Amino acid sequence: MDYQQGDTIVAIATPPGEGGVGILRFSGPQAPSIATALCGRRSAKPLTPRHAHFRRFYARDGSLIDHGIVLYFPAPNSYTGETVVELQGHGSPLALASLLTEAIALGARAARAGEFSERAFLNGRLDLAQAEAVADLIHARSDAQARAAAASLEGAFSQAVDDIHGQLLRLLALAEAGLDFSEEDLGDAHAQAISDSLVRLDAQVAHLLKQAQQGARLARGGRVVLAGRPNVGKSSLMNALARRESAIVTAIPGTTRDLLREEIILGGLPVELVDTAGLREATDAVEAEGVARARNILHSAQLILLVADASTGWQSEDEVILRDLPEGPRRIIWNKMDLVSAPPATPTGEEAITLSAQTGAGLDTLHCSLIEALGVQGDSCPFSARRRHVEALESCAHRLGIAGDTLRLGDAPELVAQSLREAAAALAGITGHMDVEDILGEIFSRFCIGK
Ligand SMILES: Nc1nc2c(c(=O)[nH]1)N(C=O)[C@@H](CNc1ccc(C(=O)N[C@@H](CCC(=O)O)C(=O)O)cc1)CN2
Ligand SMILES: Nc1nc2c(ncn2[C@@H]2O[C@H](COP(=O)(O)OP(=O)(O)OP(=O)(O)O)[C@@H](O)[C@H]2O)c(=O)[nH]1
Repeated sequence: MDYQQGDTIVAIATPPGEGGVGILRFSGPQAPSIATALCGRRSAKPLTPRHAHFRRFYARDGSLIDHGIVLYFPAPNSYTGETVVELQGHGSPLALASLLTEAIALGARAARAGEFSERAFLNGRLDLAQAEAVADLIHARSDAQARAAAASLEGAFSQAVDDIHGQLLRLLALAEAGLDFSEEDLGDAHAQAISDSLVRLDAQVAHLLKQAQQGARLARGGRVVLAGRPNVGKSSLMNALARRESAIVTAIPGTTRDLLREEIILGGLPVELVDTAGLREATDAVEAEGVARARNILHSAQLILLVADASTGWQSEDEVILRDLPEGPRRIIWNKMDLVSAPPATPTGEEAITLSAQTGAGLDTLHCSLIEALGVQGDSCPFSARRRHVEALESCAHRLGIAGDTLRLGDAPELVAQSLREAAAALAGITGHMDVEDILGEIFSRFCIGK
């Protein structure tokens, strides 16, 4: 099923700014005529599909804008599934802006954000999970994130979903068939077959859910917040952690003055380290705002590191900070262990890690502990996912559970079918593959000819 939207969209496909090459991309039925018009009357030669053509690009007044390569992808063999044409000129923001203006004057419409990928989805070139993976690949901040997103874009996640979806539809057909025959006693063998399939599917969904949770954690990245009183060595610890991760120390711009942020890569997972220097008794309105922000960020942390000074031991200020921490995973970090021979007493019930930010001793242990606490080893994720996908899989698992319970009660076969239908719909939401027609097809394909 292939369709072209009525209008032809255009956008600068390369990032803003100066670069070697800049691309103006069209999608829609008018793409070849508009692009050919931009190439001037003299070279109105037709474009050969999937060939590189050297062309000059002109404004309507005949002035030369740039020259470059033109590519023509006739529908449906293109990224969007529509006719696509690209003008690949120089990476000059001004030349590209002129080309865009001319293209719009010639009848193209400026594309909305994501519209090329949206059209690719509507034309069945990408499913929803793949379209989401395009965005995740573009926004990846670690190699592991990028690799996982590329695998999802290639269909690794979608295939697993579709596979289970297909099995579910076959099971549904079986359950629906049972409804027709409920008078005759097709009975036990039939119920047993459904029950066996359900057990298998349960396990497969549980496995996929686990992988999707990992993939979603990887795609989201982590946030570790450092708390602690002044001078315990929070900045030193930030630097020590950041320096271990070779080039990936980037101060994230736009940071509020009171919070210090750095991004590090831990086991393939991008982790934002936040130093809450402001977590103290507020003396004025500005500091009060700083403390409020620190508290907010603490609430959004996957892990809080309460840094304490081993050379002074546990102080009442440490206790106040600990008491005020929100619920959630946390570790006490005994820093400056190089100054003492044994770790001081840790408050009961707290997990502590000992290290020296200055000498680097103990940082490996912290490293491992962080990866474990964040719950994902990025390099072992087979694909990227999102919270939306995780929720859909959870809903699917829940519906399968209900189907199993209902089956065991044995009194409402139509409710088993209903739960299976809902489980299938939840999966279909992940890929956007609509399930109604599939179910009909699956059911009717099993009918006798002539019925
Ligand atoms: N210049 C350029 N590079 C780009 C893109 C683009 O739009 N332009 N892409 C945009 O994001 C990505 C590539 N996406 C594409 C996806 C499908 C087809 C395509 O022509 N598909 C045909 C043929 C497939 C084949 O030969 O195997 C098809 O599916 O029928 C092209 C680009 C990344 N690189
Ligand atoms: N001996 C020793 N000194 C350390 C260690 N870590 C930090 N220091 C020293 O402790 C002092 C405070 O370190 P910072 O990293 O600035 O501490 P902070 O917690 O960020 O302090 P504020 O920015 O005031 O919140 C500095 O003089 C560091 O050199 C360590 O592991 N061993």
